[in-house]
Amino acid sequence: MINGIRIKVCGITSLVDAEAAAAAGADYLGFIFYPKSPRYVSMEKFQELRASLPAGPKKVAVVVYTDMGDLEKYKDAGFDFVQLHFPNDTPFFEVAMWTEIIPPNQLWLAPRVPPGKEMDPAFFPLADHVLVDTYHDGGYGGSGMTGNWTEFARLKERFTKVTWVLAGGLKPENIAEAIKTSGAVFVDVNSGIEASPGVKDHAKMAAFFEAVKAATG
Ligand SMILES: O=C(O)c1ccccc1N[C@@H]1O[C@H](COP(=O)(O)O)[C@@H](O)[C@H]1O
Repeated sequence: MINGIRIKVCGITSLVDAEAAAAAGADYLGFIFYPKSPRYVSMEKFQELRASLPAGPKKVAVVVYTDMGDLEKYKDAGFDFVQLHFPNDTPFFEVAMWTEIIPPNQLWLAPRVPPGKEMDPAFFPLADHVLVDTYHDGGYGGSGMTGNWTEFARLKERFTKVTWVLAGGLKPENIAEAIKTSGAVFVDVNSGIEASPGVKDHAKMAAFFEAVKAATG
């Protein structure tokens, strides 16, 4: 945690990146189990990494609705949290069913909300964390596109029981403005600190953490 800001570094695919993120001060490491992602890690790959991963940061499994598989396997694999990306119009009962496997205190909901629509507040009691990512036509996340930081601030002010996580296009150059405009105290960085998809740029990573420090110190 840096000056009250919690940071998740997402899209970890290697030990060297996990160690660099932990050394920089990451509170959470995200592993993406979506086969269409350039940051995809298989469960076998994660199991290979697992024993050597730095102990400090919490581990988050990032899963997409279309490829949820057996949710229980993420619990069994030792993840602290599961971040679920899903369409905003998913029926309530379906999301409620997921909580029978992953309880609300371990579940991060990441509804995919198209332009002109609002995030459905009916989901909020089902998870302690809600991640606000930028909508894009092509997929579920990792677009590098920034979202509506003012709308994030509005949600955070209105629904105070939720722990709000800001994601989408965050990078060293915009994180100060993002925190100021959104009021976020929990941010998720992914493609904005990469050398290439799935490979972190350690200088950009350090610059991101420095920028958070400078913006909040
Ligand atoms: O990064 C991906 O490829 C990805 C694929 C499917 C679901 C989520 C994914 N990433 C998540 O997207 C956000 C924002 O990423 P970015 O900063 O815009 O690159 C991040 O939370 C990742 O968890």
